[in-house]
Amino acid sequence: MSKLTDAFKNQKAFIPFVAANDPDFEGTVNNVVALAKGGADIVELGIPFSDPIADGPVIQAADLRALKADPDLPMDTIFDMVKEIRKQTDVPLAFLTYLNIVFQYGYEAFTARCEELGIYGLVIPDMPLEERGELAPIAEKHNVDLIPLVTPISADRIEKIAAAATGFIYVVSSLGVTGERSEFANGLADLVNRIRKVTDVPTAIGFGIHTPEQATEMAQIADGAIVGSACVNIVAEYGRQAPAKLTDYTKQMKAAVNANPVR
Ligand SMILES: O=P(O)(O)OC[C@@H](O)[C@@H](O)c1c[nH]c2ccccc12
Repeated sequence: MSKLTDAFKNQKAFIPFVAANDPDFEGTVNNVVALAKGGADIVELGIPFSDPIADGPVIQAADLRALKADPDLPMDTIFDMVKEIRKQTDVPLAFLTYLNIVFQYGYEAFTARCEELGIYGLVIPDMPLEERGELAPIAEKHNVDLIPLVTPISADRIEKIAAAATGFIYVVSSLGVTGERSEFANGLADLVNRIRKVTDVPTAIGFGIHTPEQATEMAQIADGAIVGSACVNIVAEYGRQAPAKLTDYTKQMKAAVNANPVR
């Protein structure tokens, strides 16, 4: 079974996100290891990209810091970071990346490297369902799940997207860009229920979640919660001291996704 699907077994999953090379090579390794130490079930590692979609200001700033530190930032350097991470933890990893990065490296070479390093999934926000066709069989051969994003406006295509999914399904909490929020779209529970009618693949909600209360609420609706901007803010604010803070925050959020809601 998929290692990513496995991470949801008998519990709700907490999935933090940080950007690779923010603040630098060693900082990335330390931050990911710190998230794992706090109990992250999967860590989503963002590949900085000059032309991202859906990134809010916090994630954009992280990408800028990462690319300022290393303007070329070759994909092989990021794979090397993962190699270092793997000396310290076997936490399941997924990349948040863009189709052109994978295409440039070569679908076969990229997914083979992922398999070798324990990158079990790819979230590719600019890959439409129609274009999965070429990458999907290659990724599958290397046991790399292509994690689809379902948004409140993909409603009419949900069954199709969900039926093709492996690993988990990324449910976008609300329209717009990434970043902390206080309100989520109506109808998230209906969205998740429609997914559950066609697949057993777990769902995780992301976009806007930052407090433990929100994590508890979202994990009541879906099978897990994804948190990016709040983690990236910790990295930006605490620099070298970020790892300890990330571990604490992850412990808190991991407990929150598995807590019973207070009403
Ligand atoms: O930052 P937030 O609101 O916690 O949301 C997670 C998000 O940042 C992360 O999954 C992500 C980073 N870049 C993206 C681009 C598209 C979709 C999702 C993402």
